[in-house]
Amino acid sequence: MKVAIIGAGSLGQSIAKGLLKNKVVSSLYLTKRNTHSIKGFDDHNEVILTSNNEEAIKNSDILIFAVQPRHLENILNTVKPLLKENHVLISVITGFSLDKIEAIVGADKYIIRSMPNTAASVGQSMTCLSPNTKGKEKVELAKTIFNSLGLSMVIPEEQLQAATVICASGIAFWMRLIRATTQGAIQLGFEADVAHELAMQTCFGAATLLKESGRHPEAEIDRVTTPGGCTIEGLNEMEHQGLSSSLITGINKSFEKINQIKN
Ligand SMILES: NC(=O)C1=CN([C@@H]2O[C@H](COP(=O)(O)OP(=O)(O)OC[C@H]3O[C@@H](n4cnc5c(N)ncnc54)[C@H](O)[C@@H]3O)[C@@H](O)[C@H]2O)C=CC1
Ligand SMILES: O=C(O)[C@@H]1CCC=N1
Repeated sequence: MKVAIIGAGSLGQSIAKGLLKNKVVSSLYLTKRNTHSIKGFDDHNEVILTSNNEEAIKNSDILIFAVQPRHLENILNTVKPLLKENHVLISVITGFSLDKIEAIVGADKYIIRSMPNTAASVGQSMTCLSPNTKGKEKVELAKTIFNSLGLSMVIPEEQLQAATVICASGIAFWMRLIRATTQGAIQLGFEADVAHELAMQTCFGAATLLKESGRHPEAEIDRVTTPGGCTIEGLNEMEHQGLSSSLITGINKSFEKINQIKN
């Protein structure tokens, strides 16, 4: 696969790391206005760093656009004359609709909107994909790419904003939960690095339990909750303080905000 990542910033670099780790690309162009900060990537033989988007597009089949939303329209207009029939355009850009992309490059192009998260860099992204009508023919190819970076799921475009909150912003939400658990552990007397390790591995174990057992979270909660014991004491206090409610409210606020952001 000959891939170009147009705009190798935070997310673009996460995707690049995952693709390189899994050796799924024969060539990987990474573009950025100033490539100095991504110099380390050219240790890989298959990587070409450039600030020339045209060069990257001419030499690649799969184009992953990962710039900030305000830059996409201009870039698409500039590179449009270079787009060939077989190019697959993947946009990871928040809120930039398939209609809008089609209006610039044409509905006859393979276009897939994708919402990965930064865990792509460690092969654990949850990526949601929505193709345009033509792009449906290439959705399996997109799944191959994003399954190499974690898990992928095809969803209707109308749900992509919600998926952004749950999966992309979700990384930040889970980080804060892990951090808060760490702070609790420090208060109980653990050194900060030990507390962090305990919190991380317990979080990883909880998610793995659900994935491998297929059981409901409440079933797993019941398994650790001794009647009259310390788990239910802590859990009930967390709920009195609004744990579930604050998460749900936060997710809804995040969703309101994403729907207000205009590109
Ligand atoms: N950070 C995240 O977890 C997620 C971000 N997104 C979306 O991905 C997109 C990128 O986000 P980030 O990586 O966080 O942004 P970023 O600002 O870190 O990266 C964008 C990169 O594009 C480069 N760039 C700007 N103009 C360019 C041009 N003309 N040609 C080539 N490169 C150019 C910039 O130098 C920058 O390195 C955004 O649209 C965001 O909404 C989506 C999901 C998750
Ligand atoms: O915070 C944001 O608006 C973007 C979209 C999802 C992750 N980062």
